[in-house]
Amino acid sequence: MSQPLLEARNVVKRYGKFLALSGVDLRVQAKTIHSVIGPNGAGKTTLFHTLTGTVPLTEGSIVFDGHDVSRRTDYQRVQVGMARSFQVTSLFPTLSVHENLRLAIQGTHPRQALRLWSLIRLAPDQSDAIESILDKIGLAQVRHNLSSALSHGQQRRLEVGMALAAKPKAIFLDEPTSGMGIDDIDSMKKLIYGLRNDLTVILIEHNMGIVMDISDTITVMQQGKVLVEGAPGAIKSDQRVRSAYLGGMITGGR
Ligand SMILES: Nc1ncnc2c1ncn2[C@@H]1O[C@H](COP(=O)(O)OP(=O)(O)OP(=O)(O)O)[C@@H](O)[C@H]1O
Repeated sequence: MSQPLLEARNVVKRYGKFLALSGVDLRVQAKTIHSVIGPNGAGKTTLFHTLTGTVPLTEGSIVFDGHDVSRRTDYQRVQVGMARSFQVTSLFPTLSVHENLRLAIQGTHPRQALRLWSLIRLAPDQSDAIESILDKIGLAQVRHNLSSALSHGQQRRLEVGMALAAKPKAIFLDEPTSGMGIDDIDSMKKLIYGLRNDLTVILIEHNMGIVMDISDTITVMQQGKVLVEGAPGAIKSDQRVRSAYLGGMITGGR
């Protein structure tokens, strides 16, 4: 197997005396969709937090694209190509879809970032990048609408677009379909699947239909550890996963 884009070794995270992650190993191959699933409290979000630098590691190492990022800040990890989808609350509600993306793109350029509120003139390649993101996230038609006027599903796609502005090599999506209706879920699923052409997706998702349909690899977590990892077919038929763990939750599939 080729060198992974992301390799986490023996990741331990303690919150005081509580051991949230007890030695997690994770290898994510480039240009794949790698999902992390497991019951509530298994440690999925904590794992994401440690990978993206939102919380510091207690022990272990994380190498991304050849860089040891174990002790780097979240911002430094963005600079080497790790992006995390923002929460809805980080959209600028009084700005349009286009202006939100414009600010996200300016924010990735040190000199322009200092003038974040001035919406300065963009270089042609930056304008092209906005158009490409608008197409990808399916919001070209509503580019002039205020982000606060978008549906929940559209706002979540815009969050993904904001993360794409940094031209990441990998994007971390934590429950991107939560709270969505069926149409929005389908749009998000198509968007995530399409991202795989250009970058690597690391996904936490409770909707098993989506996970089974679009993942290349699935890591199943339980009580702060990796229980099993494999392709969707293998995970679906894994007895440990089925009976001891997910029970009837696995219903989707290609
Ligand atoms: N800041 C914190 N302080 C103390 N304990 C925490 C903290 N954050 C998470 N935990 C605990 O760590 C464990 C793992 O939580 P985490 O949110 O990572 O699980 P999860 O698999 O993402 O769950 P869910 O599917 O419900 O989002 C839980 O028992 C949680 O209560």
